[in-house]
Amino acid sequence: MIEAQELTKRYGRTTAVDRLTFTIRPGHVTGFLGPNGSGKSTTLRLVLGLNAADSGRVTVDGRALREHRRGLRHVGASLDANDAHGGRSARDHLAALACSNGLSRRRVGDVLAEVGLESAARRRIGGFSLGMKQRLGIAGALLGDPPVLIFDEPFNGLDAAGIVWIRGLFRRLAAEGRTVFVSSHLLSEMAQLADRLVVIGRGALIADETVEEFAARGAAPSASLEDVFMELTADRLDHRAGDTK
Ligand SMILES: Nc1ncnc2c1ncn2[C@@H]1O[C@H](COP(=O)(O)OP(=O)(O)OP(=O)(O)O)[C@@H](O)[C@H]1O
Repeated sequence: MIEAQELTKRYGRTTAVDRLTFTIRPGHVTGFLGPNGSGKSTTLRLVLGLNAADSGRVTVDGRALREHRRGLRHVGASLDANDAHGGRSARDHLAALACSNGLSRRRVGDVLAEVGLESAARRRIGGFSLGMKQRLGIAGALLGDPPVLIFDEPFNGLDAAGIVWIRGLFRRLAAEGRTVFVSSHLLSEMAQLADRLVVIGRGALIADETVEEFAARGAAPSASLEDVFMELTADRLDHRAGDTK
């Protein structure tokens, strides 16, 4: 379970995350939606302890992440498909990750098979397509077999078969009782994948509810998830995207 309470992060005069309170439950896939620049990536970095909050608190299973000793055994994440060293092979990258986190190297073969990269295991990551890098990022997140999983825009670069695969994988991970928190701007994907949604605009909470509850907010009975999203975020479309990251 991930719980954020009044979480706030500022960059200069920009409030990237604004008193954000939400709960991400185990056994569900929770989609994290918001317009460009609304603070999704910043929030995920706060959850993972990669950035410090200015105020508020976020806990994973009751503790701040830095207080967890089990590291990748407790929380696995893939935030940026391009952050693996391009000169390494997929196998070496995962072996290094396993080694630096005190995990068995035997897991490397398991997760490569899980994400369908066995045949590319010895190839340099620099030559991978974006979809292959996404699969590698997911493999890294699964390495410690953790109960909590966090993915930032994992659908980017995946082809149709990859999207079907990832949907099945995330659903299975949730069915195993894990907490699965997935940011995306692909609303149609979320409609098919997620049980619950956390929606933000300009860093502030708009919704934390089931997909059905969110869909029912539409002004017209036949409103699609996209229609509801546009209605609710219309006055929170962010024009901060040009700010320096
Ligand atoms: N390191 C940083 N320094 C300064 N401003 C930042 C930094 N990181 C993020 N921001 C700003 O904080 C706001 C939220 O950015 P963030 O990347 O979290 O949004 P996002 O919802 O993930 O966006 P997108 O969907 O476009 O990836 C933006 O205005 C962004 O410019």
